[in-house]
Amino acid sequence: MSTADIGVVGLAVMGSNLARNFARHGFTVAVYNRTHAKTTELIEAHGDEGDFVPSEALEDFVASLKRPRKAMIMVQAGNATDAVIDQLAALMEPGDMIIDGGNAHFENTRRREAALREQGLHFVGTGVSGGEEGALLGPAIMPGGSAESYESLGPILEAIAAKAPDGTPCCTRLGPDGAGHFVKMVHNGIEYSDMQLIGEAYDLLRRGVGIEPADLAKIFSEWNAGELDSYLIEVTAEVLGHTDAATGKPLVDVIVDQAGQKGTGRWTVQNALDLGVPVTGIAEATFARALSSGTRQREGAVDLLTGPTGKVDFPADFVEDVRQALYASKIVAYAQGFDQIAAASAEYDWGIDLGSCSALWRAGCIIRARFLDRITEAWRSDPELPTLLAAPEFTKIVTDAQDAWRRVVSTAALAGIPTPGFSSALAYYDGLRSRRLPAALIQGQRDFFGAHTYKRVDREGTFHTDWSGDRNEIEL
Ligand SMILES: NC(=O)C1=CN([C@@H]2O[C@H](COP(=O)(O)OP(=O)(O)OC[C@H]3O[C@@H](n4cnc5c(N)ncnc54)[C@H](OP(=O)(O)O)[C@@H]3O)[C@@H](O)[C@H]2O)C=CC1
Ligand SMILES: O=C(CO)[C@H](O)[C@H](O)COP(=O)(O)O
Repeated sequence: MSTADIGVVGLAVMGSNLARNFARHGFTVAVYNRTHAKTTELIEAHGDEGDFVPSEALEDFVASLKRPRKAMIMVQAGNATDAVIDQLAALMEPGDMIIDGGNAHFENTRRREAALREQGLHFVGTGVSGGEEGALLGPAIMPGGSAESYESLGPILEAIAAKAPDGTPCCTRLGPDGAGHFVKMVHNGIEYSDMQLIGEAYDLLRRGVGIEPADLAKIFSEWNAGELDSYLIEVTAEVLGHTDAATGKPLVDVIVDQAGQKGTGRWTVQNALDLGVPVTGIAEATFARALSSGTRQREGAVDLLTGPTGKVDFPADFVEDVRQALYASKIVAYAQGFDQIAAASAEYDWGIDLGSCSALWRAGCIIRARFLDRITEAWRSDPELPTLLAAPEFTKIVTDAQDAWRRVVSTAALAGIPTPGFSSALAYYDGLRSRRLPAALIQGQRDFFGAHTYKRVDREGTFHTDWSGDRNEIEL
């Protein structure tokens, strides 16, 4: 009998916890995993949490779903996702929907949505953030797909989503086809940037000032009680305060310093290059992970490239300087991420509302932070802001922070401690506020070697100087 309100395919950490979350909210949940043992484990361990309908065969799983059928897949991105979609689509009927909650590339989501639409099926590409715990207790959910699919799917997703401080579910339909996965991708890009900035703050205070991890844990906890209040600062305090049981050392000292990445940060930067949006914080964070893992280059250079090793006279109250630099740089990272979402929304005609986007990041997701309330207000009071930094409140924060920010970046350079995140954020700020940029010279160079032409500041038109001839200017 078809009794299930929704089904979950893929019962690893994310899928099993999402299935439990649906069940705990009173939905009857069909569950299926390629390796059946995982389905059995879920039911044995948590079957009493709600109404589950386990199936060993995908045909039975599909048959157990109420029409229109809703099957959420939580499997590895890429080929595995395509394989599961093909299997499900072959068993479904027009009007049914497949929801991909994995970290898919938005271009794949666009392709899959178009193909399934031809078959009369709805395909909803959905970002899900919050990790293992969020999936169980309330993730932030970023669905794309048709408005029609959201009519019946939306209430189910909103029921299991995290709730913002004002009670609003952290789940909003963001736009058609790839809009949801795009927003999740940029969310992860901001996550990379935020983590890099926190890492730089740690490095300056540990290697530079010499504060031990246990004391740094207290500093990050104090920061978490103020305007920097966020999940990633909270997690940082937890990690820094943790002692390795085997050695008695701070855990951070026994973890290999090579950062991994599964690809969403790289996707964000690749797309930003295509759209021509400067997401310098995300790019620097992604490259910093790559540098950390570039063992051949690091090993080959570490004893050859000399310079300061972190010890200089640090300014008085440097901890507060670092806090302010972190806050200002973090605001720049979010501003750049929103620019990228706005550019993609225009490019793909998605109509993404930046206020809704920031509102749904307020709880459940990895980049949740207290200041997202103010970002949401900023976009809602003026959706046409040219940049988040132009919102009066954020203009004030970054301009007020700049003395501390400049002390941090210059001190870091003198101390030989790399701060690509802080430095690039400050350079972006200075770039935006410069009335004249050296781009004028670049245009002159381009015209010199490639007759690429330039515009003039004093009159309309397109111009070329005859560099190889009489050097007279020609209007084209
Ligand atoms: N882990 C996290 O914190 C987060 C993960 N995500 C995304 O959610 C998705 C699920 O993540 P996670 O729970 O970590 O699981 P994994 O990414 O580790 O994927 C494992 C699941 O995929 C299934 N699978 C793999 N290949 C196939 C295939 N060819 N056919 C059918 N099933 C297949 C596995 O089945 P089997 O047991 O048979 O091998 C298993 O259920 C991923 O896209 C991930 O990027 C999103 C947010 C956070
Ligand atoms: O999606 C997530 C959170 O929102 C994951 O935590 C993300 O996949 C982690 O990315 P990476 O492994 O590249 O650091």
